[in-house]
Amino acid sequence: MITKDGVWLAFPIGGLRRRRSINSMQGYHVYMLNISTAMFGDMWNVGNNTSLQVQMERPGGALTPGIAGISVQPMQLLLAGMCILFTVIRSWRSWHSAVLNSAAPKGSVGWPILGESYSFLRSGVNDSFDKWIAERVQRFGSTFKTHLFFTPSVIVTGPEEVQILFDDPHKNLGTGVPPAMIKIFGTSSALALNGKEHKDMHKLLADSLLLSKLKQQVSQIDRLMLLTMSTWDGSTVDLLQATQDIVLKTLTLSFFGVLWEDDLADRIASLILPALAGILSVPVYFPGTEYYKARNARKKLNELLIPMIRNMRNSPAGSESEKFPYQKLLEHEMKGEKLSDTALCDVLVGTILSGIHGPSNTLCFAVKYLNENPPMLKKVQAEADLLRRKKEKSGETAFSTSDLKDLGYVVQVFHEVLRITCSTPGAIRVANSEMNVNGYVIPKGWRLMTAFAPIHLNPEFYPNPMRFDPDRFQTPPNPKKFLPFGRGVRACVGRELTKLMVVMSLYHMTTKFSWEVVSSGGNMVNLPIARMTGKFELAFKARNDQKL
Ligand code: HEM
Repeated sequence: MITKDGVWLAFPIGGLRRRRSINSMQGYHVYMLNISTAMFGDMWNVGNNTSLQVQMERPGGALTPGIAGISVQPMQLLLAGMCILFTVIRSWRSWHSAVLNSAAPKGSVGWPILGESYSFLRSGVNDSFDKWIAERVQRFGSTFKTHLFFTPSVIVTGPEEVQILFDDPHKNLGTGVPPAMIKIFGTSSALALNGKEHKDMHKLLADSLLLSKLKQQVSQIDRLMLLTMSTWDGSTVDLLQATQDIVLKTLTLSFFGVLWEDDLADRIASLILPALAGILSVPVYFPGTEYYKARNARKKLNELLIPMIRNMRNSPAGSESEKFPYQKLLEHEMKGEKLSDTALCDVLVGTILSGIHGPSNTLCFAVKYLNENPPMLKKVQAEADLLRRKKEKSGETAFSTSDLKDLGYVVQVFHEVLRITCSTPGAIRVANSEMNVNGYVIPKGWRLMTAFAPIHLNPEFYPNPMRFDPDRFQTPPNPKKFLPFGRGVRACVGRELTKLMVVMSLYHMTTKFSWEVVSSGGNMVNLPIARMTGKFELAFKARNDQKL
């Protein structure tokens, strides 16, 4: 397929097996390769597209038959041909250099040009990403080379090497987020920045999202959750959708101070969700595709939020402790200048987009694992009830951050879910200059990647690793062996907020309801984030001793 963003090839994954999946196209998993931009991550699982058939209409003219039944003009075909040739040559050369490079770690670079991309992606769909990694670790050691999405890559799995990726001691690692995604996150979002600009922005975001700084928003988040849950009694609820809504409104509230009662929250949601869908879709910038809709939604978000940001600049901020994160961002300077309105919009939207999937999927997996382990669910209920009674006695109603201390077992469940699902499968960087890892030379331009599975599912660190066992975390996790939020200079800025949202949701769900599973969520996929492929629906019933 020829699009504004390049030339694309489509191919099905999973041996054309039919799967019940939100990420299927007519029942099959389909992946697209942008062979002209040849960037890692320009390849994604197709989202909810029902059809990828496109037509390119020649202005005022008839349509010319093209590749795979798609109509294109001869000039476009010629350009496409040149792009393909260029990409093939480039990929062949990078693949060949990876084969010959004896200073790089051992490994398999797979097929000429395509490398190991197909088996890598297939493992993500088949919930066997950990096995894909484990096989190679066994053959080549904890640091191995591969060739993915037209780029030579080195995957590091040992704790020491992973640390190099996270700490970037020589300051030569750049963001690995693919350009097509950066167009949605925004070029000034934390995920897209590098060097000092990134360091400053990261610190600012991380500081403003600490729970200690979000105290005034916690009671609002609590009210929002209760309001949403008050409609659940007697209904069947799509848990992912419901929690995504709560998370989205929480993030909007935490950043902008926008209350969910305000219809602005709904307007923001109606644009953020398509933008998010685009991040998980194939980046084909062509009318009708998820990616195209996402880019449009992103433009509209700018139109909606930039005037708001301008107003904020003119409104006086409260005291230091009352400031919302955006007020601190307004004062933030980069290269001696205040951030532009567009850059601010990128930072806010980029952070909200980064934060929607993780907490909602983690909550769904937590409920799923607890359902499968009734004694653990009972333990969670007992702990939550104890806290509820304590709060009733003291006349305190709203949830507060100090309540987390009384929910130790629920926090253990939260940690165990993050470990066993490997919520985010890993992290990616680009070597901006030649570097040395574990005695191997990684050339400039190669990707350095890590996967969390070899650490989170390592029996030496976690005996019987595939067993869901929250008691492993009776003592707090060892930060070198527990990496769901990454570490170091690019560590997740939303980890405390995630913990609050997931633990608070479990508290309210268990103290107020009993439930039965109506649909079980289907299979699990690992890439680009761990999630269920089907609907996870629960029928809720209010507990007799509770009024909603
Ligand atoms: C279960 C929930 C979450 C998980 C597992 C998760 C995981 C991660 C990981 C592994 C990274 C680091 C990636 C790397 O090293 O390249 C990251 C970065 C990031 N996360 Fe999260 N995250 C979660 C929730 C959130 C939330 C709620 C927010 C928003 C408030 C958020 C915002 C971000 C941002 C902005 C970055 C980029 C930080 C930077 O590059 O400086 N995340 N996340």
